[in-house]
Amino acid sequence: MPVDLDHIKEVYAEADCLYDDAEVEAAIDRMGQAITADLANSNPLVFCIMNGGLVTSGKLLTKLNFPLQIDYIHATRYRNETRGGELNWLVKPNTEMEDRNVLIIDDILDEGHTLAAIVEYCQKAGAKSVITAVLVEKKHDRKGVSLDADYIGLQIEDRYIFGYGMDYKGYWRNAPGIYALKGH
Ligand SMILES: O=P(O)(O)OC[C@H]1O[C@H](OP(=O)(O)OP(=O)(O)O)[C@H](O)[C@@H]1O
Ligand SMILES: Nc1nc2[nH]cnc2c(=O)[nH]1
Repeated sequence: MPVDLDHIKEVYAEADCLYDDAEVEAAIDRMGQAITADLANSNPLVFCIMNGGLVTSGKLLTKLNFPLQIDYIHATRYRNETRGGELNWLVKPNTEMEDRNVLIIDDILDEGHTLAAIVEYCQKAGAKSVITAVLVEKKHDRKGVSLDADYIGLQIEDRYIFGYGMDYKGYWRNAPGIYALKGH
């Protein structure tokens, strides 16, 4: 179905800004400091979870000023929709993780299925430790699994959000703040 760009623009114009650019940057700074304090001597292998984790990973990685390696995983459960389904693995990890300290970076922990499946995959692949960092955690009682991220930038109310890597119908991952859809 063709995308109605007027609708896409209207969604952004009408959305509520929950956290502006400066607030998100400050949260990423705090995450960077905490991760540096804990992992600076652990030679971590860092996985960006595409697509949503792209912006958080890019910004956070420049704050991690110590030796580490980077790879990515591409898994999607929402497929540009506002409701999640089955987890679809598009690209599995390529770097050997046996005996490595693995750091997973994603944009959002919502129902938790995505992160839980990725953590389990890394554990089965022999990672020595699997540590998780998410920019936002959404608060609600619909968690599919009980999983807390080790590092959380911001808490978000139970609304569909976009910006900083998170999409609305594939758009606005580039929005410079965290926005909630009007009425959702
Ligand atoms: O906690 P959950 O309910 O499992 O949802 C969280 C996941 O949903 C989003 O990915 P999505 O499937 O939308 O793919 P995308 O990263 O390409 O947007 C987000 O990037 C997380 O990976
Ligand atoms: N863009 C976006 N992706 C999600 N994946 C899980 N929850 C959300 C959300 O609120 N917004």
